[in-house]
Formats: sequence, C-alpha cells, structure tokens
Amino acid sequence: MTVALHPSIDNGLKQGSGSFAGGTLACKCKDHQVKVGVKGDVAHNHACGCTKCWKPQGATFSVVAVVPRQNVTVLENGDKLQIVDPSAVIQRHACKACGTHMFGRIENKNHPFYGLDFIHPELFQEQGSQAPQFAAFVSSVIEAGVKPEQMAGIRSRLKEIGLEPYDCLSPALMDAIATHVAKAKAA
Ligand SMILES: N[C@@H](CCC(=O)N[C@@H](CS)C(=O)NCC(=O)O)C(=O)O
Ligand SMILES: [Zn+2]
Ligand SMILES: [Zn+2]
Repeated sequence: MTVALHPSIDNGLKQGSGSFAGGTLACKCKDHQVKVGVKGDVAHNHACGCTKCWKPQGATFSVVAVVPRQNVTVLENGDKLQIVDPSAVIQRHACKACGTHMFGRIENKNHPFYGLDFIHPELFQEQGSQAPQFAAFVSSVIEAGVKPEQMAGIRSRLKEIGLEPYDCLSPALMDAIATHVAKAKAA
C-alpha cells in the first residue's frame, strides 16, 4: 500500500503556472467561510511534518508556504479567527468553527522570517500556485504517532514524488536563518 502523505501530493506534484497572481484562501466551513486574500504567488512551498502546522483529516504532512505579510488580507468572517497558541513563534490564525489555519504570522521583529506569513496553498480557490519544493521536519511525524519503522517508507515516497526530505528546513532556508543570526551577532 502506498504511504499517504497529503491529499494534494499523493497523486504526484501539480506544477505551478509560474504566473500565479494570487487568490483567495477559504476555510472548510459550509457557510460563513473565513476568506483571506493573498496577492501574488507563494514561495518555499513545502510539506511540513511538524505537529503544529494544520493538516486536513488523515494527512501525515501539512503543505505550507510563505508570502509577504503585507500581501495577506482578511476578506470575510474575520470574527471567526482566533490565534491557536499566542506563545508560539508562528501565531496561527485559525477558524474557530472548523479549525482550519488561515495564516500564520510572526510578530517578533528579530525573527529571521519576520515579514513572512505562512499559508496553506491547498485552501486557494484558484489553481496554479507554486508546487511543493521539499519536505521539512520529516522526523517530527513520529511525535504525531507515526512509528519509527514507517520512516524509511515515508522518506522514500517523498523522494519518489520529488520532495527531498529534511528533518529541519531546506538548506536554502537554514542558510537564510544562519545568515540572519550571523548578521545580528556582528551588529
Ligand atoms: N518537533 C516539533 C517541531 C515544531 C517546529 O519547530 N515547527 C517548525 C516548522 S512549522 C517551526 O518553525 N515552528 C514554529 C512555531 O510553530 O511557532 C513538532 O513537531 O512539534
Ligand atoms: Zn471555518
Ligand atoms: Zn510545521
């Protein structure tokens, strides 16, 4: 049996159009959906295995990407949003009714990723946003109940669909974090 990772990637990656102009994220409620507008395409889209990122029922990974925070606007039913964990680095704004995380925001101005919001591209009503590029925090799925002996199968399935598995972030993002830290230390 094929390992199920996430419904939007289990049948292979759907490549982005390369010219995605942005769109609207909608929560899973049947009515009074929370809607969030996003300008432009996403970046660093990836599968995340951590326990904090929102994933649909039955998924092992979330699919999450970043956009500039100034490109994110709550359009409808913002009164249904609440912050899941105000003490977390990423403040995830979720729909109180259906639990879907609509955007995650970093408020610490000294954080390497300050200025970027985290969103789940599967919630776009439109097609064509950037495809996932890699898998992050892969070992963390064990914290959510995956057995260690399942990990070889999970990593090999991720590679098969074209997502290099990392147990933290991708080298590009780890380099960006280290560069930020080095500059802060030098200042
Ligand atoms: N092993 C931990 C890792 C959590 C973690 O560090 N997640 C990353 C990727 S989303 C992060 O940047 N978290 C910051 C936060 O959740 O606020 C878990 O699965 O809960
Ligand atoms: Zn909802
Ligand atoms: Zn995560």
